[in-house]
Amino acid sequence: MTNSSSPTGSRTSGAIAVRDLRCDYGPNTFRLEVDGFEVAAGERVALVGPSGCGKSTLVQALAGILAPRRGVVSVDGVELGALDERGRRRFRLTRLGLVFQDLELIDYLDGLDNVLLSRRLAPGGRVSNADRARARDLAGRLGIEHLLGRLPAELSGGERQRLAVCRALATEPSVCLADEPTGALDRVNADAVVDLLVDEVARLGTTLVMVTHDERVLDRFDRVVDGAAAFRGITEEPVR
Ligand SMILES: Nc1ncnc2c1ncn2[C@@H]1O[C@H](COP(=O)(O)OP(=O)(O)OP(=O)(O)O)[C@@H](O)[C@H]1O
Repeated sequence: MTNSSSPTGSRTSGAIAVRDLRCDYGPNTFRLEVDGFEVAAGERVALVGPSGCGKSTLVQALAGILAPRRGVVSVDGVELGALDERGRRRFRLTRLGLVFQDLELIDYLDGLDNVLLSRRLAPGGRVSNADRARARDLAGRLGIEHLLGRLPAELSGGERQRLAVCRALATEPSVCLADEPTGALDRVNADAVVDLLVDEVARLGTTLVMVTHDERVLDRFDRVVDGAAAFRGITEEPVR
């Protein structure tokens, strides 16, 4: 399967377009302002910038998890503001591959079931032998295939991070959003993760936005966007 077809059979674009975005975490908190941010279908973008500038906040908005106060967020041809919570959840499960900093692995599922989670939770969610084989193949490429029978609590931080990367790619998503997917990894494993992400998105035509502080990997991307220049992050201290 490539990203040219959605679960409903219509073509999907993989493109990302953000216009006039304003989002925050509540009154007197950090506010992110993005006048425009575009990623072409199949493009690989590294999102860099100083800690706290709003990279993760933007990724949360692109995933439809943080609802904007204002503006348009269109991902894979879908305007997220037009979907209700259920629709956004379905959209995430069927079209997106996500790696968040807090990984969000399910503690009572073993590694294999965590990798297959999006497939299982998606509408009609059946896991095929081909899905299992793909999950094992991805895990093998990150050196964790032998750990798929373990619970997340029985894995190291780096092993859990690699598991989360496998999960993001398991459904062959149209768009992959990866927030510091190599943050807990040594150089060799970090390179393996970037190799896997870049190879898989190239093969599938998947759009990739990856937040990273690792300058060594930037030449693997089509474009590097510096959040400090591309958008404004404003912290409003509460009045005491
Ligand atoms: N849930 C939250 N509630 C309130 N403020 C938050 C929340 N999450 C993040 N922030 C604040 O929003 C700002 C931007 O955070 P964000 O995580 O987007 O930055 P970042 O560029 O990804 O940083 P890093 O490189 O350190 O991961 C920070 O000042 C942070 O403290």
